[in-house]
Amino acid sequence: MFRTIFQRTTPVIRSQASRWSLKQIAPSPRRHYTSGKPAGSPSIPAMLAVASMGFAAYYTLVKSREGQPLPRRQQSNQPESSKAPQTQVSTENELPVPAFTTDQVTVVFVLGGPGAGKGTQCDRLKKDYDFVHLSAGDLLREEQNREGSKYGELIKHYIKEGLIVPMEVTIALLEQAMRESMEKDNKHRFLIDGFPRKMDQALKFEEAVVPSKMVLYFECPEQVMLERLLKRGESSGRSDDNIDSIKKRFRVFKETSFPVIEAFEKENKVKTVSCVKPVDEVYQEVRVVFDKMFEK
Ligand SMILES: Nc1ncnc2c1ncn2[C@@H]1O[C@H](COP(=O)(O)OP(=O)(O)OP(=O)(O)O)[C@@H](O)[C@H]1O
Ligand SMILES: O=c1ccn([C@@H]2O[C@H](COP(=O)(O)O)[C@@H](O)[C@H]2O)c(=O)[nH]1
Repeated sequence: MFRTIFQRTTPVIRSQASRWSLKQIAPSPRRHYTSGKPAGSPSIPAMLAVASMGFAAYYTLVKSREGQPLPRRQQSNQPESSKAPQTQVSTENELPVPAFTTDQVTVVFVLGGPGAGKGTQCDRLKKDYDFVHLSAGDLLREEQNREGSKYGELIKHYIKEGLIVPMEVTIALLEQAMRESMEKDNKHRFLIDGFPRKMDQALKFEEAVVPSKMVLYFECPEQVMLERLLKRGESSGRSDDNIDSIKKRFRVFKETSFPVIEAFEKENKVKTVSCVKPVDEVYQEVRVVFDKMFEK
């Protein structure tokens, strides 16, 4: 796991999560950042506000799990469909335990630069291989637009500036969406699209939610992605499909997100597929990877 590569962060004593929602998160402080700041340079008060909101979010998550049974860490050969939630006895001195085991759920991280075609390929994969497609960006946009969200303004700013939203918010949304799919639809396989984008997110997700099984990386030259995004921007209505935001997103991908893929590569978890060819041809290559790894 990432622990071999990254320094462990402060351990969190965990127990099996109950359903929870961002609505439960304590009220956030006033918006402190200013739209006049140069891109990528939030003010110190803004950063403090974000840090405290992140802490509040994560604290709520941890509190919501207190007193509930922990999942097991052990693996089994049971098929995913027959995996019932498990209980485990734990002591306070144990290492943090993820919310789910790799027996209970299968997670594939789908990574690649902005506009590479991750969402397009996930749409196909989910039908053919019975995965749930969770786009971190879509979940954030949904939360941004949710009436009463304490995070709406913050998310809006980060997305427009191509910056990475504090991980506590994104991880909470992902875990909540996974839990809903498991409980409502009995789904256990997840394509997590566009996440993790930062080392700390990768470490925290694997430690707190579940270790990933595989990383599907879509390789694509910047020029191709630029053309795709500008074209998509003609109709997407996305605040970040414009040349200024795209440049910022490319920079963040290169400097912050690509190292995550390199780190997963050291664990031999990455399958790379070029996304340059037409959609159908790219998908044929993706299928080769999935046919080897997963039953349909
Ligand atoms: N192989 C392809 N050839 C040509 N166009 C493509 C291909 N794959 C995707 N596209 C188009 O490129 C645009 C970006 O694709 P998509 O939204 O799937 O990318 P993404 O990686 O999910 O982007 P983002 O990270 O911004 O969410 C879309 O308009 C899509 O229709
Ligand atoms: O884990 C994540 C994923 C996304 N974001 C923010 O959302 C936008 C758009 O993401 P797409 O994957 O292109 O839909 C991204 O630029 C980030 O600002 C995030 O913060 N964390």
